[in-house]
Amino acid sequence: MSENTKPTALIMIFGATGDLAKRKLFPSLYQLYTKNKLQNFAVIGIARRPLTTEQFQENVKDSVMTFANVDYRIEAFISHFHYHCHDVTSSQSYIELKQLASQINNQYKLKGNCIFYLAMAPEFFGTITNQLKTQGLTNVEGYKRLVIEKPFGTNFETAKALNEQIRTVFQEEEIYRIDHYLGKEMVQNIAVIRFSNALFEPLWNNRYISNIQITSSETLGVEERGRYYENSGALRDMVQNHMMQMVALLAMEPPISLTPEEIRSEKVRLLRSLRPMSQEEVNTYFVRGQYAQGIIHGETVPAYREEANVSIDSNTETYVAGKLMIDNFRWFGVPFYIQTGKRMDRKSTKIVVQFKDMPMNLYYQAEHKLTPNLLVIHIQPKEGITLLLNVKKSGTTTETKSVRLQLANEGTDYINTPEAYEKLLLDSMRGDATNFTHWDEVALSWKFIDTISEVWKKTNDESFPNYPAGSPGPSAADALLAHDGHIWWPIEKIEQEDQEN
Ligand SMILES: NC(=O)C1=CN([C@@H]2O[C@H](COP(=O)(O)OP(=O)(O)OC[C@H]3O[C@@H](n4cnc5c(N)ncnc54)[C@H](OP(=O)(O)O)[C@@H]3O)[C@@H](O)[C@H]2O)C=CC1
Ligand SMILES: O=C1O[C@H](COP(=O)(O)O)[C@@H](O)[C@H](O)[C@H]1O
Repeated sequence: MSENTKPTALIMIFGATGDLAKRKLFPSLYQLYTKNKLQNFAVIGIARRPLTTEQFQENVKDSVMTFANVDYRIEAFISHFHYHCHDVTSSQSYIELKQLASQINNQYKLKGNCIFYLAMAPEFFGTITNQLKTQGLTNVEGYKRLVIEKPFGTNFETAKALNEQIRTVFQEEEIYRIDHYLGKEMVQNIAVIRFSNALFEPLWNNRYISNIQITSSETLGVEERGRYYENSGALRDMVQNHMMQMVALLAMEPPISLTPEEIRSEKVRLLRSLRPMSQEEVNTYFVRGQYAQGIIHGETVPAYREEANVSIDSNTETYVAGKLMIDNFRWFGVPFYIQTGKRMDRKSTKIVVQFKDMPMNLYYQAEHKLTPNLLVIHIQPKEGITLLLNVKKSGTTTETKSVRLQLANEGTDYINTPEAYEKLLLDSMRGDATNFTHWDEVALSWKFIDTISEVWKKTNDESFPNYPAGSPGPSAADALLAHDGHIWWPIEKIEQEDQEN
C-alpha cells in the first residue's frame, strides 16, 4: 500500500478506559483524523466499567483536549467512537461485540477491515485472541490484524507460548507487535542516515568506528506502575525491546530493499550475531542499579522501594548499562554500550558513534589531544544530528578545537513531528509492518536477555540502592567503559559549554 493511501478500518481497542488509550491512542487517532490521513474509521472501545457510548465519547474528548491540546473538529471526531462494556474473560459478551462490530461496519462502510488493538495487561492477550476466533469475530470480509502491546512475554519461554497461542488465530503477517521506539522520527532516521550518505556508510565498520553508545535516560520514576515494574525491571522493560531494536538498526547490514521482510530479516541476522554471554560473564558485561531518594528539578523524590511500594529489600533494577559485542566481519571488536534508567539527571535518548582516533596526531601539543569525531543522533527530546569535528583555532596557532556541525537540529522538518503512536497506528491500518517487531526478533532478544535476568534473579545486588535519583546512574557504569579506555560522552555538557563560550 502506498504512503498516501488513506485506510479504512474498524478499530477495536481492548482496554479503552486505560492509561495507554487515554494518553496515546485517542490523541494519535485524533491527529490522523484532523490531518485527513484516514479514509474512514470507527472505534469500539472495550473495558469493564459501565459507560454509555456518550460517556465514553466525553472521555475521548477529555483525553484529546488534555494530550493533543486542541478541539478542532472534536465533536465530529468523537462521533466515530462507540463503547462496549465487556469483561474479556467472559465468552458471552463477545457475541454482542460481534453484532455491534457488524452493525458499525455497515454503518461506516468499513469494508470488513478490522484492527484488534490489545491495550491491556499481557495476561489477557491469549484469552482475547482465543475468544475472537471461537466467537467468530475474526471471520471478517476484509483484513484482520492484531496490534499487540508490550511486554510480549516475560522471558523466551513465556513469549514462545504466547506466540504459539496467538498464531492459532493470526498469521505472522497479521500480527503487529508494537515497539513504540520504532515509531520515533529519529529512530526511523537511523537507516536513512546510514544508507543514504556516502559520508557514513563506508566508515560504518570496525576499521573506523571505535564504539557506539546508546543512552535512554528518564527523569520519571515508576509512578503508578510499581506492580508491573517490580516484576519487570529496566532490563525487560526497556532493554529487551527498545534498546535491542536500536542496536539492530545501527548494526544491521544494508537490506537489499526497503520491504518489511528484507529489513526485518537483516535485523534478525544481526541479533543472531550477538556474542552470547555465559552466566559467569554477566556481571562483567552488565551493570545494574536502583535509585535511592534524590532531587529532580529541585524537588525531593522518594527511593524506588518507597515509590513503587515494594519490599524494602527489592532487588529490581531501575537502571541497566551493558556492553554488547557483535561477532561478524563488520563489527568484530567494536563495543556497543547501552544504558537506560529511571530517575536519572535528564530525559534524553541519544546515540553517540565514536570514530577511531587518527593514526597519528600531527597537531599534538603538550596536554592537547585531538577529540575523536563523534556522530550524535538525538532521538528525544531534541531531534537531530550533530557531528563533532576538529578545526584550527583562529589566529597564529596550529592548535585545534572541536566544533559541532548541526546537521538537522532545530530544522523546520523536525517541528511537530508526529507522535510515534500516530505513525504506528497508521502503518498498522495500511498494512506496513516495517516498524513492528517480527517474532524472530522478539525470540532472539529474549534469549539474550534471559541469561542476564536469570543471573540477576539468583543474586541480590547488595549495593542497592546505588544511585541517587537525579544522578547519571551508578559509578559501576563508568567503570564498565573505563575498563576499555572509554567514557560515556557527556554530549549535553559539551553543548552547554560550547554555548557559554
Ligand atoms: N501506559 C503506557 O504508557 C504504556 C502501556 N503499555 C502497555 O499497554 C497495555 C495497557 O497499559 P495501560 O493502559 O497502562 O493499563 P491500564 O491498567 O491503565 O488499563 C488497563 C485497561 O484494561 C481494562 N481491563 C482490565 N481488566 C479487564 C477485563 N477483565 N476485561 C475488560 N477490560 C479489562 C481496564 O478497564 P476496566 O478497569 O474498565 O475494565 C483498562 O481499560 C499494557 O500491556 C502495558 O504494558 C506499553 C507502553 C506504555
Ligand atoms: O516502553 C516504555 O517506554 C517508556 C519510555 O518511553 P519514551 O518514549 O518516553 O522514551 C518507559 O517510561 C516505560 O517504563 C516503558 O515501559
